[in-house]
Formats: sequence, C-alpha cells, structure tokens
Amino acid sequence: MSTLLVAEGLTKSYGRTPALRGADVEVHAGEILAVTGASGSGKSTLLHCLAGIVHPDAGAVAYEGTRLAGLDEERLSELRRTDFGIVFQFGQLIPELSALDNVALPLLLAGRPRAAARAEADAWLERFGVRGQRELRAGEMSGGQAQRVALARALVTEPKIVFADEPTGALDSLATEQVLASLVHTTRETHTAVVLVTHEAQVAAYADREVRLQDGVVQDAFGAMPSGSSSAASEVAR
Ligand SMILES: Nc1ncnc2c1ncn2[C@@H]1O[C@H](COP(=O)(O)OP(=O)(O)OP(=O)(O)O)[C@@H](O)[C@H]1O
Repeated sequence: MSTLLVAEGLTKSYGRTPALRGADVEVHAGEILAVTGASGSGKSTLLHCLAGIVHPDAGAVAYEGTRLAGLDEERLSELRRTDFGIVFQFGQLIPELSALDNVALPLLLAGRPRAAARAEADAWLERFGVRGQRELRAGEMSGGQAQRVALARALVTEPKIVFADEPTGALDSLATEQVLASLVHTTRETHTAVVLVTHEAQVAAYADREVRLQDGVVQDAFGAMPSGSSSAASEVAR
C-alpha cells in the first residue's frame, strides 16, 4: 500500500489556543482513515492542514512526496481541484442549482463540455443512490440526500483523496448508515482514500484505520499499519 499523504510534527495555534501540538499522521492510497477525538482535540484543524487549507505553524505535510508549504497558492488550488475532494458537515451545495448541476459544476470548471459534464454527474448521482433527486435543489432534499449529492460532487473529478469533516454530523443514524455505506462502496471501487473526521464510534467503525487525537496530539493508531511507512515519514522531516 503506497503512502499518499504524510504529516509530521504539525503544530497550530489560534492566538493563544493551541489546536495541534505535534501531530503526526499518514494516509495511504485507497484507505479510509478515521480521525477521532473529543470536541476541541484538533480534528478539524488537522484535516484543514492535510488539505492545505490551513498552514501549520510548524511541521510539514507532503502529498505524494511534495511538501505543500513549497507550493504557491495557484499550484495548491490546482491540487485541491484535481487530487483532493472536500466535504463538510453541511454539504454546502449551491442552493440555486439542482443536484445534477451541483455535481456537474467541478467538471464544467475543469473545462468539460456541458453535455458530457451532466452525463457524468448523472452517473455519480446514480452511484450514490440519489439520481431520483437530480432536479431538486438542496432545500428540497433530505439532509442525507443532500450529503450524498455533496459526496458525488467531491468525487466526480476522481480525486485521489477525499477529506470529510463530520459529513454525517447533522444526520440521524439511518441516514448516517446510508451515506457511509455509499461512501465506502464508491471509494473502494475508485480506490480513493478518505480522511473522515468524526466523534462518533458508529462512523469510525466504517474506517480501515483510526487515529485518535487528544489535545492536539495523535494518541493511538488502530488497525493495520503497512510496512515501509516510517521511511516516508522521515522523508518529510528532512
Ligand atoms: N478559527 C479558529 N479561531 C480560534 N480558535 C480556533 C479556531 N479553530 C479552532 N480553534 C480552537 O482550536 C482548538 C481545536 O479546534 P478544532 O476545531 O480543530 O477541534 P475539533 O476536534 O475538530 O473540535 P469539534 O469536534 O468540536 O469540531 C479548539 O480549542 C478550538 O476552539
């Protein structure tokens, strides 16, 4: 299993509040990694650092061997458009657009002709079991349907890694199961890695591996650790 993303020694404070205090984590290609921990333990900050949205005060994040800190903003946004997908607790669909147009949008922005973008978006809605809702806007769907549309939108560009921050945090347990089942099924098919921030054991149970944060530091890692990972970590340290 190859290493996709390596973060080492991440520290980040907001004013005097420390959010991360030397967090290390690796993400391997195709795996589902849960990041768990109590409220305020630094989960969202870690996710944002991994996705290059927040710059750590110290430490480094490397994606496929390239340090994010060494990239200019243009290259970083390109990476976020092509290789990364991002989903938040509230999917943040564009309320004026239908489900179909929300999912087609990243493809249109990437220059795909409209008909092709809509056809691909349609297939992704089907994968997530929400093709029947294709003409609906966010306000006309259930929370679980809207999150499945948001996941389809995050995956339509076929990123290598999806960052999901409490993607089921606002859903009841049945909708949570449906959203996670479709996320797991789809990302297994496409071999997409998922970093899943959650404070719920029900959600973490879907992951291949779990890292637990406490006060901004990774406490434990559960699940299989592939061999050869330490060499990748030491590369970032250089
Ligand atoms: N933009 C910000 N400005 C100031 N403080 C912040 C900011 N973002 C996070 N913090 C603080 O940093 C610490 C870690 O926050 P973070 O959101 O990363 O934790 P979390 O584990 O994701 O929490 P939760 O589960 O409640 O979302 C907390 O003390 C939080 O109050």
